[in-house]
Amino acid sequence: MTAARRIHLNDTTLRDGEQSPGVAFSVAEKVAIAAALAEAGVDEIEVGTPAMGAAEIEAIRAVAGLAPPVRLMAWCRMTEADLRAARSCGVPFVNLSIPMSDLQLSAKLGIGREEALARIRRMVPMALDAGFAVAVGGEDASRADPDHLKRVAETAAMAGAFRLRLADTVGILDPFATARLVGDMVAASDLAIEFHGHDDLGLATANSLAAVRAGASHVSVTVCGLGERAGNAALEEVAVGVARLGLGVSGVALPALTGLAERVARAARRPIAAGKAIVGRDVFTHESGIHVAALLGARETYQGLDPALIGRDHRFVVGKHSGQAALAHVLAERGLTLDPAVAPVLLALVRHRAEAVKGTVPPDDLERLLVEAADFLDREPGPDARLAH
Ligand SMILES: CC(=O)SCCNC(=O)CCNC(=O)[C@H](O)C(C)(C)COP(=O)(O)OP(=O)(O)OC[C@H]1O[C@@H](n2cnc3c(N)ncnc32)[C@H](O)[C@@H]1OP(=O)(O)O
Ligand SMILES: O=C(O)CCC(=O)C(=O)O
Repeated sequence: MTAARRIHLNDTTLRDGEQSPGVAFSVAEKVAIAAALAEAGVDEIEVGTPAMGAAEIEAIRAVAGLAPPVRLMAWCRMTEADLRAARSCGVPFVNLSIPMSDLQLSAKLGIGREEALARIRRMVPMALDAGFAVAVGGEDASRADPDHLKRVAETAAMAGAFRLRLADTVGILDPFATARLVGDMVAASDLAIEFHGHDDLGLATANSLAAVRAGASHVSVTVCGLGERAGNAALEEVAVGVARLGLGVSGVALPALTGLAERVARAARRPIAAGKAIVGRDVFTHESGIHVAALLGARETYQGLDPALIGRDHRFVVGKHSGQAALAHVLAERGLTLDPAVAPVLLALVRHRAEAVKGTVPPDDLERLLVEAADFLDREPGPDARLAH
């Protein structure tokens, strides 16, 4: 039997995640998030950007002081000044970033491809001499010439880097294009390849999983997909996707994901949407009558992802779309029996109530409506067809 493929997640909640507009973690929050990430089993944490100055360096040092059992990495531009700043952070890994596209090389740095390669040749050994393990961050790789990317990989490997990150910085890839890009680079280079996706088209997770299928050994993620603009690939989606799709083993304890998401959401002041995949409040909650009736008999009928995998369970609520089976189930849980003659009247009352409150009908209210429905039938035996339908 062959061992499952190991997929390494680089969590950049504390770096790219914090680049979300208005998000600013305190040192205590950074330390607590890092501890929770380590506890959950991510392999790497990109802790911050030393070039931001003393306070950021202190925060990175505080995280390093935890000595969590994960690789801690600082994000740097590929410059001597950034590298100097990283030296006082106490982390063993640096990601030295340099644009890959001609557009960014020329518009941001005023240099061409040859100078970019020369910087890699100069800076990677300098960082190695400073005692770091070095990854090269290929910013805007998705808009770069593939031939240049291959020269970058070759140059980075020769210079002693252990990995090349391919960043879809502006979030323009789809899964097919991602698989081509990553597959070509994996075939062309012995360097480990990391994919770093952005969610501008809502495709960051899909692209990251396509990258894994195409051979990427590492994926950048953030909790809840926090990050620049529309964000990054969400840790919880990629970790569960890797497991559910049988792509490999990420090492992440899936039941830890909900608590982690809640912690980061609080610190970021960004509430989790009820329908957010994996960690949203309602993603295992069912209201529709047809679904609930089937689920009560056999969970597989409407279950693509077993909630037990992430330490959750199905929840049934009563609302506008409920059917009689759901009502009977909720009432039975309270020791009440739903008389088949009363059921259509109760259903009509439930729909009316759900529309009026624009929400669900809690069990206490359902019990009250049951009494109303029974009273109605007592007053008018033979249910009113208009009410019942
Ligand atoms: C796609 C990404 O997520 S990249 C990461 C983005 N992260 C951040 O920006 C982190 C937060 N940033 C900051 O705190 C600040 O921008 C700092 C401290 C990094 C730099 O601040 P400043 O010195 O005031 O520069 P400023 O932000 O105005 O401009 C960015 C500079 O970085 C340069 N730069 C950008 N990428 C690179 C690179 N890979 N290598 C070298 N220089 C780079 C730009 O050319 C620009 O240089 P200039 O000041 O000579 O014009
Ligand atoms: O160069 C890198 O390390 C990637 C930076 C980044 O966050 C991005 O390009 O989206």
